[in-house]
Amino acid sequence: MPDRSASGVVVIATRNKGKVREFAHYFARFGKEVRSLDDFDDMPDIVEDGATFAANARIKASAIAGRLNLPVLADDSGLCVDALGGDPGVYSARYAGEHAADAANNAKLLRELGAVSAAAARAPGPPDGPEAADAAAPQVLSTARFVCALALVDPLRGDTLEAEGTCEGVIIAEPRGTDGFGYDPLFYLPERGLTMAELPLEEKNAISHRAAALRQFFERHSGRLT
Ligand SMILES: O=c1nc[nH]c2c1ncn2[C@H]1C[C@H](O)[C@@H](COP(=O)(O)OP(=O)(O)OP(=O)(O)O)O1
Ligand SMILES: [Mg+2]
Repeated sequence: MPDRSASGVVVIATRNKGKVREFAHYFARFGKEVRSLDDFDDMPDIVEDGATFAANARIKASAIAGRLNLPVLADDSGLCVDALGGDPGVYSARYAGEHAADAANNAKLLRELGAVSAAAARAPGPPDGPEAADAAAPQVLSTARFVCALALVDPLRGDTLEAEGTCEGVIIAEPRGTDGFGYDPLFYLPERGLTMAELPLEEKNAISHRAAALRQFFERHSGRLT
């Protein structure tokens, strides 16, 4: 039976341009384009007051699926830092305050972890000794993981499909890299020797929490969304 919800477009209940870029790259391999909340007029502001990533993903997907009467995918994600007891967790986007910029959230994360400013830690010292050491072996502040919960609410079929993925890494004392978004410059992958913000989009999309969640989604719900 043909999938009534099949189309060349995946609607994602997000306003995060970094997520949109990653999903667009990911779904392009299936010949699908993504649309985000910025592509529709009069989309509601969504209150993400769930206690878990999964609950927030369901809240976002069902708010928009109900409005558009179309299948809608949502991603709720964040960073869980072991030295902070799992914080900022579901509060990742508003860690430094409602609508906080990525830079403010990153600065707060380093403050909470008691990071000493790089300049202070380096001086005095030989001009390029510590800098060279920096690139090779960054100062690690904590183990951490990114978590991504996905929910697809499909009003045409009347069901909700879910998946979750994680990506393990460590938080380092100094940001590195300019790709990606959010906490990527502070999230270091020891086995790669790079931060998430130093990885090309293609590689981030192969190893990230979002990629892991998408993989689980397609394992569990084969044929839906593609
Ligand atoms: O791959 C990632 N690389 C770096 N940081 C990330 C990533 N994935 C989530 N994060 C951080 C960004 C934000 O601080 C929070 C997500 O919060 P979250 O509410 O899911 O997204 P959001 O408010 O930016 O957009 P929206 O709710 O419209 O989808 O976790
Ligand atoms: Mg949000």
